[in-house]
This record gives sequence, C-alpha cells and structure tokens, in this order.
Amino acid sequence: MSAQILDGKATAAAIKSDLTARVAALKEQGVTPGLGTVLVGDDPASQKYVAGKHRDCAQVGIASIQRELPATATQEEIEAVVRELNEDPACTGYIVQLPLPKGIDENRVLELMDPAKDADGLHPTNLGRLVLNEPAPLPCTPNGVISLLRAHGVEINGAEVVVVGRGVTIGRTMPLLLTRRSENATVTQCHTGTQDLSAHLRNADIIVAAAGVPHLIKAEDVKPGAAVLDVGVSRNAEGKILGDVDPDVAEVAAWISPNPGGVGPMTRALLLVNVVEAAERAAAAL
Ligand SMILES: Nc1nc2c(c(=O)[nH]1)N[C@@H](CN(C=O)c1ccc(C(=O)N[C@@H](CCC(=O)O)C(=O)O)cc1)CN2
Repeated sequence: MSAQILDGKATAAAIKSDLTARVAALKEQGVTPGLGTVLVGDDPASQKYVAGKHRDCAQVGIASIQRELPATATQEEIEAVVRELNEDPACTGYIVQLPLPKGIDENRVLELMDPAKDADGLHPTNLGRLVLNEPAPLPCTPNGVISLLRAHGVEINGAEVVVVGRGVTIGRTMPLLLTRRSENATVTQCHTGTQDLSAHLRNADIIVAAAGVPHLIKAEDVKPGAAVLDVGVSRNAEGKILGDVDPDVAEVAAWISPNPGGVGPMTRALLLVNVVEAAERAAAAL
C-alpha cells in the first residue's frame, strides 16, 4: 500500500482562486487589501518564504508592501517598522517573518503590532481570543493543516491526533484549533521532553510532525491507515528540505503530506485568507 498524497499545492491553488474573486469584489467597493511583510536578516529560507507570500499576493490581486532590515537591525529599528505599518492605511494586514535574529525580543515585537492588522494570528490578543473561542485571525500553519485534511476528506471529528513540537507557529497553536468543537479532535502534544514518543504515535489517527528533526517519524511508529502531516523543515548541505517524516511511512499511512508541496503552500494560502477576511471586515464597516 502507498499513501495518498495530501496535495498542498493543488489545495492552495483552489483557495487562491476563490480569493481572487473576493479581492476583485473588494476592489469594486474601493478596498484594496495590502499585505505587509517585515523580514529581518538574510536567512535564505525566510527570504524564500517571504518571496512566496508576495508571489501569491500578485496572483490574487493583493498589494504587496515589503520591509527588509539587515541582520544587525536593533530592537528599536524593528519596532519602528512595526509602528510604521500599524499607521499605513495601504497595509491592511502584515506579518513579521519569524524567527527574528538572536538577541531580538520576538514577543515584544509581536505585541507591538496592531492586532487588527495581525495577518498571522500570533498577536497575544488574537491568541487569547482563540483560547476564549472568540473570532480571531487563525495561525496560518495549523489552519493550513486543517484545511488540507478537510479538502481530502480526512475525518478530524473524534480523531486521536498527536502533534510533535511546541513552537509557537504550529506546535502550541495546532492543539487549540483541533480541540475546538468544530474540529472535535482529541490531541496529545509531544515534544523533546516526551518519554515514549513511539507509544503516543502508534495510537494516533493523525500525526502532525513539527519537530524539525529529520526523519524522526518512522514507519514502525505509525498506525496503519493514519494521516501523517510533515511540517518539519531541516536542510541538508545542499539546501534540500528534509522533513520530519521518514519516506518509508508512505507504505503504512493512508494519507501523507509531501514536504515540500504539502503544508508550506497551505500556510501561504491561509495567510492570504486572513488578509482578505480582515479587508472584508473593513469594507463591511465602511
Ligand atoms: N510570521 C511567521 N513566520 C513563520 C511562520 C509563520 O506562519 N508566520 N511559519 C514558518 C515558515 N513559513 C511561513 O512563513 C513558511 C514555511 C514554508 C513555506 C513554503 O511555501 N514551503 C514550500 C517550500 C519552500 C522551499 O523550497 O524552501 C513548500 O513546503 O512547498 C512557506 C511559509 C516559520 N516562520
């Protein structure tokens, strides 16, 4: 048996096609959505992700606002750019690309953002609203995982899900989305302190692997018929992506997301969803 592919590229393309029509409708009402990005430093992966976000914007008709700072930028210089985007009416939503260089207080930067312009759902107010079941922009990668599963008809309701990792962009936020009544999954969060990861994995209907450890998830750890989402990104010496999931898992799982081509394009598509939804709210208030 070989697993079916959770095709992030195709699913993201369908989402972007829907957004293109919604952006056109917004423009007819005089509202042009504009996504801002703040990129600090010269990490090639972050540069690639940000470039992809702006390529997507161009495809759907969202305006792009790009701010780049050198790796030597100070906390104050980064915060000045955040304040500028908070005030810029052309920027209807923006993100600060993470991680920020060592020595920068990431949480302080996120806290300074206008929560109404937070396109990532990572502002403390928006994370708090998510915890409280209040409407908020949703973190893009966990929302992308759920959209990818739904698009392929994978049952989430009642599923035992194991999330591996505890980073803010997915590990900590994925369980918050999955345990909403609308998803209704049971979630076990595993991390580097978990004593027996294999025991947890073997019980999972869905595995979301976001540890950043190459090929951590082995075929013998996966329940036959499970859905396995590979969100981890490590790179070999040539810069090729190594996911968290061993290629042999495809022989056991029923569903697997490729990496690249799985959750990455979904993260970008769900970012655009947040931007368009914020612009639609602004248009409704006109
Ligand atoms: N402010 C944020 N920073 C980061 C987030 C985030 O959601 N918000 N998540 C990750 C990186 N990320 C988003 O920015 C991201 C990761 C991957 C991709 C992507 O399109 N990947 C491609 C492969 C690209 C390549 O070849 O390297 C794929 O999977 O097909 C987009 C965005 C950390 N930072």
